[in-house]
Amino acid sequence: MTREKLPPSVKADILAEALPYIKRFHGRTIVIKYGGNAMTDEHLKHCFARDVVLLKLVGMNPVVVHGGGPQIDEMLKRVGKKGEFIQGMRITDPETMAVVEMVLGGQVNKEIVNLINQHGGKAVGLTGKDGGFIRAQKLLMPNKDRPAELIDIGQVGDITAIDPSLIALLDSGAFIPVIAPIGVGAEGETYNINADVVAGKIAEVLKAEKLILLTNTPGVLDENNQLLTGITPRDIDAMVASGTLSGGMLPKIGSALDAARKGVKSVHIIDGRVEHALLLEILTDAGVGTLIKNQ
Ligand SMILES: Nc1ncnc2c1ncn2[C@@H]1O[C@H](COP(=O)(O)OP(=O)(O)O)[C@@H](O)[C@H]1O
Ligand SMILES: CC(=O)N[C@@H](CCC(=O)OP(=O)(O)O)C(=O)O
Repeated sequence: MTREKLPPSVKADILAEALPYIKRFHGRTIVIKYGGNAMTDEHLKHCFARDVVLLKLVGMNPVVVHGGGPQIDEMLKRVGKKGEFIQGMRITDPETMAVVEMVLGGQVNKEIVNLINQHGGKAVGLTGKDGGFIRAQKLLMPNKDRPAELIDIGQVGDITAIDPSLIALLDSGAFIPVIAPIGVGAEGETYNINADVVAGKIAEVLKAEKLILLTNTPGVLDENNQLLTGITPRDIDAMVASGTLSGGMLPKIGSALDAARKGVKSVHIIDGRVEHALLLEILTDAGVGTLIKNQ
């Protein structure tokens, strides 16, 4: 049944269902990771922007952290380069870093800011270089097969500190921070950081009520491609060992679990291809996607 055909009493019920959630989350911080894979459809992008504006207008503090992996790949292709990943992390040589900064800090960030503002919000775009608020150092990744061996994958950053004061300042006003996952090192060098990792850390330092990771799957899927509505650290270990969890889902699940363990009250991986997935998750009784449990 389309929304237009719903009887008025049903529409009123749906609106009334939102009230306890609006009360519960009033003044609370909700960190939303908008994955590059979830931002492919024009209509869905507008739905996302409207949802974020609605959350702000009913008194919550949404903070958007975005990715842009597929958009970076597209630009790399145009300059004759191919994106390469190790365990979900992009190998980032200096030329790739320049493309990453241009696509994330420029194109993708400004598009999201513009969309939110078109729908009546006051979005402000930032990278971790602004106010030096995301500090990082070079990430050395343990080799999956020989953990004692560390792999150098170029200018990929490991977060050393996040200063929450800039975001808190924006949040305390009418502004909606929109953050590109780029960090700055002690010598002013630029780092490419996985957006799920940035979102998880920001949720932790802001003591967020919720962390919602919007992606292009219904949530975490088991070996038969069935949606898992909840997942524990033990399930995660088993799924990583069996290879059921792989690629971009590895940093995602790792940072989701970290955030849940470090005090973020609820952490969800949900399907960004579903219209108004954010509103369904935050303002209704309907459970969508996968809830990451901390034990
Ligand atoms: N067990 C799993 N359940 C769901 N997705 C998985 C799983 N293992 C690997 N993936 C992959 O992880 C991808 C999501 O991560 P990623 O491509 O980094 O998306 P995003 O751009 O949203 O961060 C999915 O599209 C899927 O291909
Ligand atoms: C180090 C690393 O892998 N950085 C990511 C940053 C963007 C990102 O995380 O985008 P998604 O959320 O769309 O995957 C990259 O270069 O693709």
